[in-house]
Amino acid sequence: MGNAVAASLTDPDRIWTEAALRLRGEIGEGPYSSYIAPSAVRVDAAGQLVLVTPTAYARDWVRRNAQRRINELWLGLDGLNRRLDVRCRAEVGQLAAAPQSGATPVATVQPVADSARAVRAAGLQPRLTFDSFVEGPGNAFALSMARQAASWIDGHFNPIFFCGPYGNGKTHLLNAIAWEAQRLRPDAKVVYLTAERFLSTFQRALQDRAMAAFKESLRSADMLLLDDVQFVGGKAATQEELLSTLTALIEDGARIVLSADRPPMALTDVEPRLRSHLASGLTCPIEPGDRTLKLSVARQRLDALIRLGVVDGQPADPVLEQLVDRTSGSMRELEGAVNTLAAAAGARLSSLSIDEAKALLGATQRGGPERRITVDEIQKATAEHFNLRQADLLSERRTRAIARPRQIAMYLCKQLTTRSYPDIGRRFGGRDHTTVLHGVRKIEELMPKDDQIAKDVEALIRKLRG
Ligand SMILES: Nc1ncnc2c1ncn2[C@@H]1O[C@H](COP(=O)(O)OP(=O)(O)OP(=O)(O)O)[C@@H](O)[C@H]1O
Repeated sequence: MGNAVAASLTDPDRIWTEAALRLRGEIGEGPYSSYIAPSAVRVDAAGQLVLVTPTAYARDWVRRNAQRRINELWLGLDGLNRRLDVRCRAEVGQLAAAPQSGATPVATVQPVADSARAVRAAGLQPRLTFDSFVEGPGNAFALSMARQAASWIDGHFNPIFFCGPYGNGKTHLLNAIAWEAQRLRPDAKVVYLTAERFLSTFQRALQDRAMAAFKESLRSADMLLLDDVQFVGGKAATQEELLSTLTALIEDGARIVLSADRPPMALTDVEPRLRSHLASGLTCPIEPGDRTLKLSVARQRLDALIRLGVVDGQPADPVLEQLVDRTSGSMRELEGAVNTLAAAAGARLSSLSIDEAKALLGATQRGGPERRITVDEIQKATAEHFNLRQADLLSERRTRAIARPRQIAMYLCKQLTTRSYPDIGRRFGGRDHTTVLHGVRKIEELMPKDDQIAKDVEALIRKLRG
């Protein structure tokens, strides 16, 4: 482990990344992903560094079980010997991201005093930039539209809506747009927030009678980026507020960028007027990464860890390939596996054999990676949902009562697994990949128009994800 490198660190974000990685190896995957991974280092109004946990429960857990060790790790790494407090999100409200040493990507990531600026910087992660986003066939269109949005050029679509299954780069792209847009126009007010934060801030503002300030903080934005819009589903007052915010901003010529786990018209819990507003610009799908993209993302993550001195170099190709092949789920799970291996192998990573890597991952992944949803499960669940037999979905029969559920099942396979079109075709009675493509497109086209299909798809996704 490169302690000499590590000891000279001054950027709180990097120190935390490294401390958290080491902690992960020590406390195990379960506590790490519940309490450590969702926590972040922020700076409060007095300039004090604070580890902000998502909940009071997580704060208490960290204080009881990990604070001493965190302090040890922190002090071992922080070249400036700063103290790190632990508080929960509710105690600190919205704090700015911790200031970086060296060059700061945008003006807003500085210690902040005024609340409007705090709103802007809250939640943005310095590492999520265009530079660190790896392009692949499934995200190339989204990436090019994201670059356009960030460039402020006139005449682009408004709003731009990024959609795709969880963990495949939506938040990354929204962060990248925010950083770049702010870099290009430092005076512009670029506001990034998640829909959950929108919801909770809105609800707090209602209680506090701080509504006017909240509205003002959003409505004076030149660019508003709202992540994970699906979370406003079912909340009528919040949706009403969001609709009027978006309308006001668009009328003022502000840019709107949104993301959700599905296309706008498939957000069936969202009130139709808001839904059609969300869909009125451009929708950019992001597809799950293929193997090549996953390998590049893994290599890139390792490069970052090499720069931090956490590992000594890249592992051999076959080691990384087997890690990618063994890790199901999204890029998020992949990054988790890379971090786990890096923390466990440390300075031995570059000389690790496949078997050693397997053993290290096996031991540290005892909590179990995310369950992989299989084509078979999708077929069974879909058949059951529509009162059919699985064999009907694989058969040649083309009656509507069978063909539509078959197309839904194909669509779900594309959404919930990383299988290619030809692969899915093979598993549906040896159909050609163009038939699968047609089926998937058909469902995408029908979902916005046909509430019943959207509901069926949603119910099946919920059931399959458990
Ligand atoms: N193309 C990519 N290049 C580099 N990193 C990526 C890419 N796609 C995803 N990642 C990384 O994978 C992780 C998960 O991505 P992200 O948080 O952006 O997913 P998401 O689609 O917003 O998920 P959710 O729907 O749960 O919010 C992040 O750490 C992100 O940096």
